Amino acid sequence: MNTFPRFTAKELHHYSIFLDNVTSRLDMSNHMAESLEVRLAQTLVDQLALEIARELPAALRSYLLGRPSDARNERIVLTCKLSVIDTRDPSTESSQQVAAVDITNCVAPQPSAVHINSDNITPAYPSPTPSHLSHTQYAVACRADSGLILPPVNRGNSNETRKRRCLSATRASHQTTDQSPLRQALDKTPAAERPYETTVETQPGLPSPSKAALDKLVIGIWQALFSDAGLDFSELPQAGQRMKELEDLKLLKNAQGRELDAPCDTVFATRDTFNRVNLIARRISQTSRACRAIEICVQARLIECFDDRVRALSLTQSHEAAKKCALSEACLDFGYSSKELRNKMCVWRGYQEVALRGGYVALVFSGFGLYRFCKYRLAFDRAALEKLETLRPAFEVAADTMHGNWRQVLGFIGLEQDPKYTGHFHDWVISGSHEPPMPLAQTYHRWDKNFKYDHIHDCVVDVDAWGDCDPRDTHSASSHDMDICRVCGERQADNALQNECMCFPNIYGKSYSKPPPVQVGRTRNGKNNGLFACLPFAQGEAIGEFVGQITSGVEGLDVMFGQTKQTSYQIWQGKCGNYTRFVNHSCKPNAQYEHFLWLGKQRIVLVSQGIKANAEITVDYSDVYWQDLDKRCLCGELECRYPTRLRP
Ligand SMILES: C[S@@+](CC[C@H](N)C(=O)[O-])C[C@H]1O[C@@H](n2cnc3c(N)ncnc32)[C@H](O)[C@@H]1O
Repeated sequence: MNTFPRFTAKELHHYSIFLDNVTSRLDMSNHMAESLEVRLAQTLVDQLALEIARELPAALRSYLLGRPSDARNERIVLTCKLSVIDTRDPSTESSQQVAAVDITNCVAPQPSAVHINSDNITPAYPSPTPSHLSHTQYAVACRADSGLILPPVNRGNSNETRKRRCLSATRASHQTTDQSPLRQALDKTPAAERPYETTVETQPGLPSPSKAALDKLVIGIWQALFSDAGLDFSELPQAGQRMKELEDLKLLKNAQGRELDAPCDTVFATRDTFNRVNLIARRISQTSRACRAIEICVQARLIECFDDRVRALSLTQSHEAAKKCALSEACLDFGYSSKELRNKMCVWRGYQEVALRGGYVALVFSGFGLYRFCKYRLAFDRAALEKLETLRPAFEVAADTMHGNWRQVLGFIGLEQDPKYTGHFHDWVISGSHEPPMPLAQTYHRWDKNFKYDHIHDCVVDVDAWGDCDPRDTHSASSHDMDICRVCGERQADNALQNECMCFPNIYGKSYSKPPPVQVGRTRNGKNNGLFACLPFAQGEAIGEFVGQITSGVEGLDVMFGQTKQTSYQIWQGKCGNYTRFVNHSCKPNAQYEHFLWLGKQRIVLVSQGIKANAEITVDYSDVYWQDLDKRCLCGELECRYPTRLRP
């Protein structure tokens, strides 16, 4: 049996400060203060309970990974309880169970109901009294009991994954037999070099609650950065126009028509109506995202101004009096009560701290996760803020190169609007340490002072080698079914509206244009650059097509070999290509290349074997690649096949 702490009073530091402020600054009767404190504490308990319920499965998995292998067949039962401790008298500790997990069924835990009626100040947990509340620590203990582990839930069982699997006849298997099934399932990603990785201080095998909350925030930011939905500031001055479009929406109600196959008295929205409503909805959400981004940034800036104002007022009065005075001034301007404004400012202070460390870019692209992150503040520790600081250059490169107008928000708060990073997204290499991103060309100057790289979407055929024919073509002049997918039998088309083949929907037959969530980063052990996943890729998900110059006869350089029934060819990425050019070799890779026919042409697709966010994306270059090289493999894996190899 093991017991380990999950939340401590340290993590509730900000809450305690807030509570102290409430009781000491508000001129309340004892009863009111007591009621408020108890309700605030109750809210905290509820939040913690929810948070625990959400984090528990991950905590459990991580805990299992940290267990010695000789304990791997034992059963684990995990329960969580919240304790309330008066630090002046630790013997007063009382606790209640808030969550439990049934590992054998991998059931998500539910917090036990913790209700509070705002009119009734008797809470469902041991009631803290005002006199000792500010000395109270809240702690949550997780208790794990040993027993037998049942096999884990099969994760790769979706239809989509099954379809992908049949694409690969030679899928590499890296299952080892000396680990528990659960551990194998969870431990697929190699110990890659991670340019964005910062360590979050935690007990071995136990995830910090802040890490999970922060990971969610970071994932939300990356998703927004790689989403096609932009921020549309151009429409802001015409907010009235938006209203008119809402009027248009009313008109859309009548714009219905008959569908051929429908019963004669049934009408549906026409394709035109559907298209219009989509575009209106898209424009409105882009505009409101822009408004929201401005709102958050202004609120973060307000906190900076508030602190300045307090400093100015402190020249002639005590710090506490200065704070009170600045708050009163702000209340007058806002028309809020001081309680309302304090509550809001708690969240805004969170925004300001995020902006300070992760940059305003983190605020602008954070989405709804930010409010939660800042309101409950469980993730506000040094490690989380440091991680945001490390990620800031990566976010800014993505924002500047893919959402060129995002810095217009900064204009509203008087900050510099010129982009720092120009050009193509993959023209920048993220360092991961506190070094700024480097221009791609600079990372090759050691070998080639004139290094230049063209980022292209589709392969280009080297006419000197192939004239006007493309060696990847597999159809004869007479064949008329070149647009039928050989894997799924559906029709393929570049036009998203006509395409029916869903084998690689994120590469082919799509109408949106953002690259996949991958970024070029420095590796730390001599491999120069590598390709890193900003977001996770599921097993079987396509990362991108291997794109470069279709040529032949290249020797002594890294090339990809392709072969059809008619001929063989090479794809060289030395001067032009896409991000797949930066994929390094690993003897324990997390991706692989597969052949796929798209519109009768052979394509080579980089497919994930299951990649975690932040991991370096690697493939196995194969023994053919390594056999004549006098290079040492630097993958660093235990199963490395060429760790010290020199040409025989
Ligand atoms: C396609 S490039 C990959 C990107 C490359 N690291 C870069 O910075 O341009 C292939 C080259 O990367 C290096 N490389 C890739 N994987 C490696 C490994 N496991 N060990 C040593 N070098 C590696 C080799 O120099 C190889 O010629």
